Amino acid sequence: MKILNIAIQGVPGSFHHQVALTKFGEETEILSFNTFEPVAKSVANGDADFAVMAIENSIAGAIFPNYELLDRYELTIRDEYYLPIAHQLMALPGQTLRDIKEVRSHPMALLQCKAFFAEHPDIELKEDIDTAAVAKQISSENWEGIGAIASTIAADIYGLEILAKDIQTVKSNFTRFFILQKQKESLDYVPNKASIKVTLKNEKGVLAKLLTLMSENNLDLSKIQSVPVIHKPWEYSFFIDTVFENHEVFKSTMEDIQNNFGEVKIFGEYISRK
Ligand SMILES: O=C(O)C(=O)C[C@]1(C(=O)O)C=C[C@@H](O)C=C1
Repeated sequence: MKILNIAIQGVPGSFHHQVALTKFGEETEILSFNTFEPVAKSVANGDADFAVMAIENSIAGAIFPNYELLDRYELTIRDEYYLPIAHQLMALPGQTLRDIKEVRSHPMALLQCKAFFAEHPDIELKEDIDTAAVAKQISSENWEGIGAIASTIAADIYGLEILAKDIQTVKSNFTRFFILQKQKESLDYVPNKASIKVTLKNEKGVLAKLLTLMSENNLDLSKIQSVPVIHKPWEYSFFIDTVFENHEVFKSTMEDIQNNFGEVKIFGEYISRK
């Protein structure tokens, strides 16, 4: 059997790595990148069979640039995954919280731990590539005085000690990830959720009409987000997630929207995992 190449942002112990292992198992080739752009590119150019990409977090909100990447690289959403996220503050063994002058982590992780650091104003915060990469560097460079925010798995892999447990602002914290693919293959499942982009005609009341149509056709709106159209200042598209019972009704509603309200792009039809 062909070994799948899975593109992620991050190193072993990162949250993306955990999702990749859970969804695809150990028998895969993980292609690790420092940022999201080459992750999207590697799926688009065929180097990776799939990508795992975080899209939103229950505390910190949407990762806007990733919507733009899926759009620009014409990627298809095949699945979603909700990972519970617990952040641990960690450092070299023997260090105490008082020794820590600086903490580095992924910007989304720092946002999720804002309340903890508001209580520790002397600690300087710095954005870095990903949670586990900092843990790895502290360990390999033997950095004293610097802490990482990462998972318990990262602390184990890189031999760091946890100084403060579960420091995310809300204990129940989730990040939603997309599993992305290049081709729009025919579906071997019946989807009940879709992510779409609608660029509406600039007419009065058109958004209200769109929402009414969706509601009348039993398309439950689970998320709506306006995103700027970059080539047309002050115009916006709407990224919408919708959950439905009848796939045929979903498809005919999309045709209706396309014919009457504006342009529709379907990013993916998949099974809701919430
Ligand atoms: O830094 C990591 O470990 C990641 O996998 C990135 C990431 C993100 O992009 O949001 C994933 C989950 C958490 O929300 C924090 C960081």
